[in-house]
Order: sequence, then C-alpha cells, then structure tokens
Amino acid sequence: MIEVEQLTKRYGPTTAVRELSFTVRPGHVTGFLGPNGAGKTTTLRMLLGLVEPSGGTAMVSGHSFRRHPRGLRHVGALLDAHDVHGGRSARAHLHALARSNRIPRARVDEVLAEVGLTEAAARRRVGSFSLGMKQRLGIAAALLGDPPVLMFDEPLNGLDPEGVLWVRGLFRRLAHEGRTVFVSSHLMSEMENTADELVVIGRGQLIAAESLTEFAARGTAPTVTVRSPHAGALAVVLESEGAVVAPYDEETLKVDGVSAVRVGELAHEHRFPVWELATQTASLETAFMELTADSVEYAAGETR
Ligand SMILES: Nc1ncnc2c1ncn2[C@@H]1O[C@H](COP(=O)(O)OP(=O)(O)OP(=O)(O)O)[C@@H](O)[C@H]1O
Repeated sequence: MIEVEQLTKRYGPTTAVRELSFTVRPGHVTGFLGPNGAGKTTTLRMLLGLVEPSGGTAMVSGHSFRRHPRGLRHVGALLDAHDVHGGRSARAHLHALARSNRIPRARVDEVLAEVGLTEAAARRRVGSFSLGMKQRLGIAAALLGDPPVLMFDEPLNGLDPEGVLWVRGLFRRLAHEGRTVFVSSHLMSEMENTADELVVIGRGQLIAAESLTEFAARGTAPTVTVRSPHAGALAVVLESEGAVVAPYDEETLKVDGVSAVRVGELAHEHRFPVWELATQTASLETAFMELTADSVEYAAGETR
C-alpha cells in the first residue's frame, strides 16, 4: 500500500507538489496521471526516499523510505530506463543489484526470462540496448526482489505496440497477484487500457482519485447523432421536446439534452425514416483534458 499525506515539495520559488494526499491500494493497477510538470516524478522520488519532502509524509507499506531504506524486496521501481551503467552487461547489472540487496543470484535468470530478454541480450552491454530493451531491463530490476509494491514512471514511453501490450499484461498480472502497481503517465490514452484506478494531479495538487469508471462518468453528457432524410422536420420536433439541436449536414443532426431512445421514439411517432442513430460519450481523453485544462504548464497557442 502507498500512502501520501499532505505531501509538499518546494524547489525555491517553485512548489512541485502541494499538500498532496492519496492512497494506492494493492490488487489494482493505479494510473498516476497529470500533464507534464504536474509533479508525478517528484512524488515518486519522495516515495522512494530519493527526494526529501518539504512537508507531509510519503509511505510505502507503512514505512517512510527516507528514514528506513528497505531495498528491492519491499518496493521495485523503474524511474528512468536510461539510468543504467552502459558498460555492463544486463546480467552483470542485475547481479550487482541482487548482491547489494541480498537477493539470490538465481533470481536474475528468472526475471530476465520474465521480461523476455534472451540469453544473447543478457550478455550484451546495456549501452547498446534500444529504449525498449532498456525498459525491459528496468522492469526486470524492479521485479528482482519480488516486492509487494511496484512503481513505474512513464513505462510506456517509447515502447512499440508489441511492447505496450506486453507491459499492460505484466502490470495486470502483478496486480492480480495482489501487488500494488502504481504507473505514471501524462497520456490518458496510455492509461485507458492499462489502469483500473486513477490518481490525477495538476500543478502538484490532487484533481481526482477514483476508479476509471467513475472518472469516465465525469465527462460531458453524451451527444446523440441522428441521420434522416427529414432532418429539418425532425429537428423542429426535437426542439419542441427541449433538445438542443445542431445540424451537422443536410441529413445529420447532433442532439443534446434527450436520449437516443427518445429521439428514436419521436422519429417513429412522426414517421420519419431513421438511417442512423448513435450515442457518443466523451472520451476519457476529453474528460482528462477538461479536468486538467487549468493545470497545463504550457498550453498550445499560449505565449509567455
Ligand atoms: N530538482 C528540481 N529543481 C527545481 N525544480 C524542479 C526539480 N525537479 C522538478 N522541478 C519542478 O517541479 C515541477 C514538477 O516536476 P516533475 O518532474 O515532478 O513533474 P512530472 O509530472 O513528472 O512531469 P513530466 O511528465 O514532465 O516528467 C516542474 O515545474 C519542475 O520544473
């Protein structure tokens, strides 16, 4: 379990994280979402004891890592896939980590197999690895101590589609095993099929902490699209029912304020043929952008 309470981090005049409180429960993949510069990396670094908070607490399994560094058996993390010694082989890198954390050497081959790094890859210098292979190595290091809590900072960044599918499957399996899996991203589209719980922050502050389903329900009300050869006459009927109707083209209307069922019933009552009837819910991406609009550091078109 991860518990963040009134966590604050100031860098001179910049407040990177401001009185942030949330809990991440085991058994779920929890997405940690926020626009660039929202404070995600700073929060993860405080949870791992790499950055001293200016205020509040950041606890993993009931312990503050700053005061009690507890090693890879307690929490596994991938912060920056590039942050490895390029001159070593992947296996030598994992052996060194295993040794300093008193983890049996045999575990190294287990995690190499788990992340799909072949024998040939394990012998290569890490400096020659592609980003995807470095990500896999970073994930192998996070899994080395078989920890109950795992944190990943932007793990899908730069992965090819096959890599993304693999990482998603891995995260789900880790959560299914009862672990706490906390995954940061600045893209809702990445989290949509990865996480089932969300912690959303903007400018260092909490915006939402809820399930993906609850988050989706925050989006704007659905719009109904209807296509009929009598679109004009149908629009008059719909408006008399209180709907807000926007003609899309000669045959198509975008309708707000009434359900698709009601649009279908009214068309039927007035004997208007209907060629198409559909409901569009705002995408999670739209809901995310609406919620974080005020927190985006540099919005498109903004000059400062
Ligand atoms: N060591 C530091 N010194 C000064 N300011 C910092 C430092 N680290 C982070 N910041 C500032 O704190 C804010 C939050 O940064 P952070 O990297 O935690 O955000 P993030 O959500 O991880 O963003 P990104 O997705 O861009 O990595 C930013 O404004 C950043 O410039």
